[in-house]
Amino acid sequence: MATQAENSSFAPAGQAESFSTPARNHHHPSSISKVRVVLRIRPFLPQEISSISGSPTCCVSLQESEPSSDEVTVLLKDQETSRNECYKLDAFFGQEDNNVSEIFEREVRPLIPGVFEGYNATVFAYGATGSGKTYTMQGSDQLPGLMPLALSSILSMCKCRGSIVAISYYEIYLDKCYDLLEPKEKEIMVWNDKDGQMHLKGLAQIEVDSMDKFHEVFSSALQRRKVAQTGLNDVSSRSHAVLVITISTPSHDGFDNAVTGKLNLIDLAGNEDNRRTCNEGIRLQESAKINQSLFALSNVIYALNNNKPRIPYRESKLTRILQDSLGGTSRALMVACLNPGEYQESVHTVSLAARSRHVSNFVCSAHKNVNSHVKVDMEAKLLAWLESKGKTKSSQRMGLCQSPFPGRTPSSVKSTRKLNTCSRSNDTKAVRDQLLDSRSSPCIAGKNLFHGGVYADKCQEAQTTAAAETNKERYAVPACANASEPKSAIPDESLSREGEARTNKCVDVVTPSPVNKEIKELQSPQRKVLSPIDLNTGKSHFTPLDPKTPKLHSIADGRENNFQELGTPLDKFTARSSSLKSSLVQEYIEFLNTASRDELLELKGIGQKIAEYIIELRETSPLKSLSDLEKTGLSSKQVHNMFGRAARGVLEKFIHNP
Ligand SMILES: Nc1ncnc2c1ncn2[C@@H]1O[C@H](COP(=O)(O)OP(=O)(O)OP(=O)(O)O)[C@@H](O)[C@H]1O
Repeated sequence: MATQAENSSFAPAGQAESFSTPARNHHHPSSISKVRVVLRIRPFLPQEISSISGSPTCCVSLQESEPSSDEVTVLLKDQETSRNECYKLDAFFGQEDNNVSEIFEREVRPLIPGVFEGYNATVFAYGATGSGKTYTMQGSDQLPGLMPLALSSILSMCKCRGSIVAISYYEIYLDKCYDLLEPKEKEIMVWNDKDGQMHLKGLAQIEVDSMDKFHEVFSSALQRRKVAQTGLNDVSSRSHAVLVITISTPSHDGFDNAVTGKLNLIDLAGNEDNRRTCNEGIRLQESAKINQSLFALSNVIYALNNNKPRIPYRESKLTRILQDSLGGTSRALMVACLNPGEYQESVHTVSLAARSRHVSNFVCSAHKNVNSHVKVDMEAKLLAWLESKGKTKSSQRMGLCQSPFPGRTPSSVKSTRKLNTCSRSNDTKAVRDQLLDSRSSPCIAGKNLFHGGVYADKCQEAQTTAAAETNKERYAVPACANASEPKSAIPDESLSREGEARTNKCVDVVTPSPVNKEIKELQSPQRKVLSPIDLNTGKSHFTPLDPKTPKLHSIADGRENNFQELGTPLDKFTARSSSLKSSLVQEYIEFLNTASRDELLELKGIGQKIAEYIIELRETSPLKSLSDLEKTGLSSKQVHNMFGRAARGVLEKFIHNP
């Protein structure tokens, strides 16, 4: 067994010390550094079929596109809520039995000749836990995955070219690199030389000349990879595993001047929604690192595909190591893997994949322009809501909102946008007028969230509707949850986007004095029981599924519609507090979407790095919910903590400046 530093037979003179291939001066036949992003849907597993009555429906489908188009449009549809989203990607591989070999033929095989010519290439399987990444890369005994298929193809090409092939196999666990072929106690150090080439000090390389040899070496290395049972996958990978196939092809004077190229085949660890796992302790740490490094990878691909002057390779160990194999003259392919039964998870994977490819997602539903951006979707929802509900009051509220967050007030941005929205139709002219009126009307401005009569009622009505729509998903107890535990959970904001959009406009009015009163109450000893937000953790204690949750009546019912009917003062307070939380969440998101870098930094809980992440993220896809922040690699808990800190800062301000 040779190591990278010692072995020169695979890395000829001039490249002997370099595991990587030096950048070439000449141009690759197609020297565009774009990363292709393709989608692979795994079939339903037998247990998934038997656990569902009737045959399960796949949440992803391919939309018809122009025959000449070099991209595909996929539709993700949630069967239960009929929410849907469309994304554009480079190719789609459906649930067919052996879509892996098709991916190999169409996407991976074409990369191989370039590696023989000295260009690097990288293929990675990306997706949520249990979506079939390992299956795609390794395959099964009957159906080989991309790793054995690639090696087999390379070995057969070696025969006529006289090339030598060596493999290395390492994992990146908790942002540290470990050799899987020749385990060492210490991590493998990464360094780059003066020419910018990456080196993995001491990483083993083993020459392979047959598939038998490969299986022998590889199968024992596989056993060493860190896996764990997570509640979502029995054998869940906790690290990114990288198989490097290095090809050295002799030149006319033999191996002294051999041409070396390498193919990285990467089985990424799965991104995880920690609300669905039993993760805690080390599992939670792993998960946070995994999510962070996946976001860093997505940032690198995004920057490459958009010809950004700075490629953020240094944001994670993985991207740092891959620096010589992503971008420049290298070619890369991302295979985004999906579990056909998981809508929310699929949206997360595909949106990040599409973001990497830099194709903004767009919403296609009957009443919207297919090419419109998500923002338009939000406006359309607001407009529809305005039209269907009492225009006057709710629109007055919209015009009055005041952001509790510092710096430029996002609400002012929002108000302008909403005015434009309203002015689109004659039907909504009245709304616009009232909006304008309301701005100069102090008595209307005096109505507030908690004592606002019809306004508060509207708000509650919208919230009740939204909660009813999303309850099912939001409060689903994870498979691993203890049945005896109370069914309170952190509300999944992403699942309540529509609810937030509707709710948002009627919870904006926050006038200082009555709110102060409520805030003081929030800080009372009962707070832990009552408040929908735990001010320390940002987590919600609000439990709408609880039969004791106050029932709210709509104004349309003609019944008295305020908090008087809600039962005990405790019930009333709980219901009112939930409005405050919605309001703060919405304002927070608006703020994150519109604030400058410096303004972001003013907010408690946001540092330089997170501010940069947020700015990069919102460039392609404005944040719609708190859970969108998880795309930056933050865990759900970190996001809620971050929001909690900002909210606490705002509340403290109210308290100290009544
Ligand atoms: N094409 C397929 N045909 C049959 N079974 C499949 C297929 N793809 C995936 N599976 C099965 O789905 C399950 C999950 O797949 P796999 O372990 O590859 O997911 P993963 O994305 O690597 O998960 P993790 O990130 O947790 O490691 C496994 O039992 C695997 O055998």
